[in-house]
Amino acid sequence: MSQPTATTPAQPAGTEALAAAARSVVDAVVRAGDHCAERAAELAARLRAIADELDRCAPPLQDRLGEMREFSRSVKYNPVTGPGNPFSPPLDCTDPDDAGDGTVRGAVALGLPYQGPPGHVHGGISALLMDHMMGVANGRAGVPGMTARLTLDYHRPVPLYQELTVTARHRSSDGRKVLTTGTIGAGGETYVSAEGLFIQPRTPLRE
Ligand SMILES: CCCCC/C=C\C/C=C\C/C=C\C/C=C\CCCC(=O)SCCNC(=O)CCNC(=O)[C@H](O)C(C)(C)COP(=O)(O)OP(=O)(O)OC[C@H]1O[C@@H](n2cnc3c(N)ncnc32)[C@H](O)[C@@H]1OP(=O)(O)O
Repeated sequence: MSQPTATTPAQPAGTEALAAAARSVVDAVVRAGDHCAERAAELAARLRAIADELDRCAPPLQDRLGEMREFSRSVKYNPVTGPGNPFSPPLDCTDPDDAGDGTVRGAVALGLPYQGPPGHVHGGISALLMDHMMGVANGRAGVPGMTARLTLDYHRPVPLYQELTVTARHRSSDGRKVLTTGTIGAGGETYVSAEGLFIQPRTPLRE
C-alpha cells in the first residue's frame, strides 16, 4: 500500500473515521430529504441502534466534560476544525499557510446541512467560522481569550459547495483586550469580513 503524501491525504482512522461517517450521514439525510420518506422509519431505527451502542461506550457526562478541558481534546472535538466532531464541516487549517504576519488560513466547502438562504451558507455558520478562526489566531499569537464582541459584515452571500478560504489575524492588544479580524472569501472575493474583541482571562490559561 502506498504511503499518504501531501497530495493524498490520509484517510481518517479510529474516532475520526466515526465522526467522518456520522458527518456523511448528516449530509446524506439532508440531501435525500423526502426522497427517502418510504424508508425513513427503518433507517431511523438502524441509526438509533448505533446511537445506543455509542451511548453505552460513553463515560458519565461529568467525566467527559472534565476530559474536554484538556487542550488536545478541545482541538479534536471543537465544532469548526475538530476532526472528531461530526458537527464540524471540518474546516482544514492543519496547513495554515501562515504568511508570516500572523494570519491563519483554512479551507472548507460547506454542503446543504449548512444552508441558510437557498444555495448559500447560513449567516450564523459564517459567524461560527469567524469566531473560531479568530480564536485560533489569538491562540497562535499567545493571547487566547473569550469572545466579548463579534461584528460581521456580510458583503455577498456565501455559496455552498465551493471551496472557501477563511482567514483570521490578531491585530492588537490593549491590556487584556484583544482585537482580531477575519474574512471568508473565494477567488479573491471577500464574502464576509469580521472584527472581534476578545478578553484574555485574568489568570493565564497555562503557564
Ligand atoms: C479564556 C478562554 C479562552 C477560550 C479559547 C481557548 C483556547 C485558545 C487557544 C487556542 C485557540 C484555539 C481555538 C479557539 C477556540 C475557540 C474560540 C471561540 C471563543 C468563544 O466562543 S468564547 C464563548 C463566547 N463568549 C463568552 O461566553 C463570553 C461571555 N463573557 C464573559 O465571560 C466576560 O464578559 C468576559 C470574559 C468577556 C470579560 O469579563 P472579565 O470580567 O474578564 O472582564 P471585564 O468585564 O472586566 O472587561 C475587561 C475589559 O473589556 C471590556 N469589555 C468587556 N466586554 C466588552 C464588550 N462586550 N464590549 C466592549 N468592551 C468590553 C471592559 O469594558 C473592560 O475594559 P476596561 O479594562 O477598559 O475597563
